Amino acid sequence: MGRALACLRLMSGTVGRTRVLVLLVLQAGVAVLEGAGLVLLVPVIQALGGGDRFSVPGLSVQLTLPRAFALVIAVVVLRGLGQWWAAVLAVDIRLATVDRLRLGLINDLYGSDWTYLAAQRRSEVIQSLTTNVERAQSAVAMVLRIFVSAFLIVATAAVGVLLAPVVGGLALVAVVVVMLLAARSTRGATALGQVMSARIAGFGAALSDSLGSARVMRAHGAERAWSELVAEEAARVREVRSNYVARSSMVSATLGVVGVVAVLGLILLGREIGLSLAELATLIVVATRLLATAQTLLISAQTFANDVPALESLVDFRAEILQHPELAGRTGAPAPITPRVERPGRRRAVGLVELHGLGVTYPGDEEPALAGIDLEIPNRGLVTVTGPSGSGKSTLLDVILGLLPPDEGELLVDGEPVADLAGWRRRIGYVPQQTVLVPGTVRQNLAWSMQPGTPLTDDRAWAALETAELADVVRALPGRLQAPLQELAELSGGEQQRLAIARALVRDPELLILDEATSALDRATESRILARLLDGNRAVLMVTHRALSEHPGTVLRLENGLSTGSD
Ligand SMILES: Nc1ncnc2c1ncn2[C@@H]1O[C@H](COP(=O)(O)OP(=O)(O)OP(=O)(O)O)[C@@H](O)[C@H]1O
Repeated sequence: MGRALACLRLMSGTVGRTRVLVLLVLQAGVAVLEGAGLVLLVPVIQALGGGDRFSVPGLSVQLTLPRAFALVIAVVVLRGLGQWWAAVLAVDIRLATVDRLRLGLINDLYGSDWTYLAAQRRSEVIQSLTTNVERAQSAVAMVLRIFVSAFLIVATAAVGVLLAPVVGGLALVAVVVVMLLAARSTRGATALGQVMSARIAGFGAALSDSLGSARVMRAHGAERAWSELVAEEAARVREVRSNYVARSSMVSATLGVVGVVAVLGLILLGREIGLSLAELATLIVVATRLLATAQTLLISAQTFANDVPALESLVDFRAEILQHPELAGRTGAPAPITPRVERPGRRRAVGLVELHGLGVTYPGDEEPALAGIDLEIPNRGLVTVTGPSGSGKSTLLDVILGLLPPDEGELLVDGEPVADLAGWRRRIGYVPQQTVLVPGTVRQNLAWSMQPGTPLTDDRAWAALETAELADVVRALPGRLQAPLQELAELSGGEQQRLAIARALVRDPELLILDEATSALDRATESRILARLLDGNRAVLMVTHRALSEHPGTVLRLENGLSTGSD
């Protein structure tokens, strides 16, 4: 019950209390009309035996046949309209609640602290935002259905009481007792739902990890090993699913048997106390309705209990994300792009970026990943960072990108600490070693990194492609800038890297960061592209394992997080 109310509060908080209230009132109204329809069965059944005046339980008036029928039709039409409106509103509330929860969660995740974001297992997040969302929607739908059923039970039982207070009252007590007993079974359904969430996540993660490593899988002939792993995870999901179905079907079948016995008992009781045939027939309809509604309520409660862990895990995930906001300088609203101007009042002639005594130690690590690093990146020209694997190159880039706050020392931009990280990042173009292509055209793949609200002109796109030496490749594609790039398969590794460089260039960055971003290029192509990039319009910071003797600039050598010299 607590969970159902929490779910209702979540809906109210997302789509507004008024809409939820309107829905509940509407559903209560439909239940009342349902009850009225049942009461009107009495004169209708009486009409079977002839006569022209019929009584309605609870009303002192006698109805003629046309009036009784007109009343029945009016009630049925009103009920139908109410049901239609309630159904539309319910779907709207259900979809909006879960969708806003999901989109809010994604938004918060994108804006979360880098270390937290980077530590997320991609496949699990995707799984959580797909399967869990579906189950969360089901939980919300079931909560609404529970309320509908509860209203219907009250309305139907009220009709029973109206017809024969003792019999109707007994029927209501019987339903309440059965429901209370059945409520115990929902606890087991919640526990199974939690297990199911974990197992579905495991299955999704195995599938997504296997597809993510398809090349290695094929190269190593590991298809069988992966299929076995995926099949194992699928079997674990199957096991918990069939457990749940066996359990919930048993509860519902038991209720069916108990219900039929109770209906037969009520009929005997009705006969004993001398109810008329019409009243007795209506009582049977009332009792079977009560039984059917109680069964619907029970199944809804079971499904809700089973699916609600998915909703709770989304809510918990969002709460956890909100505990990891990106700290320094992140502003909600996009900050204005800092214009590229020389500031007259600077303390001294400074470079674009300065690192002074920079130190970073990852949580849980004893040794620092970086210590005592000094570096200046001028407004124009090349800075190269080299060093063996694990020497701290990526950590250094993360600090410059404002992803990791330094534990020691400082990062200055234009001679000042960075107050607005989002604004600083707008001045950077970043090219990672692994290119990420989005499904779409060449143009869409370039425009992806443009500042929001800035359209990508053809001239800018072609200029970036020329600099990255990819213009000829794109010209040869059918549709040129409009050519679709479904998957990475259409472009070679080196072409993908060049597309990623062009993508960073369309931003017109002041600082272009290349993180081993030319590793798939031959030396001559790499050198030519670098010469174009160093055209005096920007600073280039490059992490590389190769010496770039033909391009002058600063070189920072790292080893075990320490600078072993720069020249
Ligand atoms: N998220 C992290 N948590 C804990 N330790 C980390 C984390 N990321 C990196 N490290 C550690 O920090 C050190 C520097 O790693 P970093 O990735 O910066 O090196 P790198 O020079 O970029 O290596 P490579 O050339 O292999 O990419 C390594 O010892 C690494 O194990």
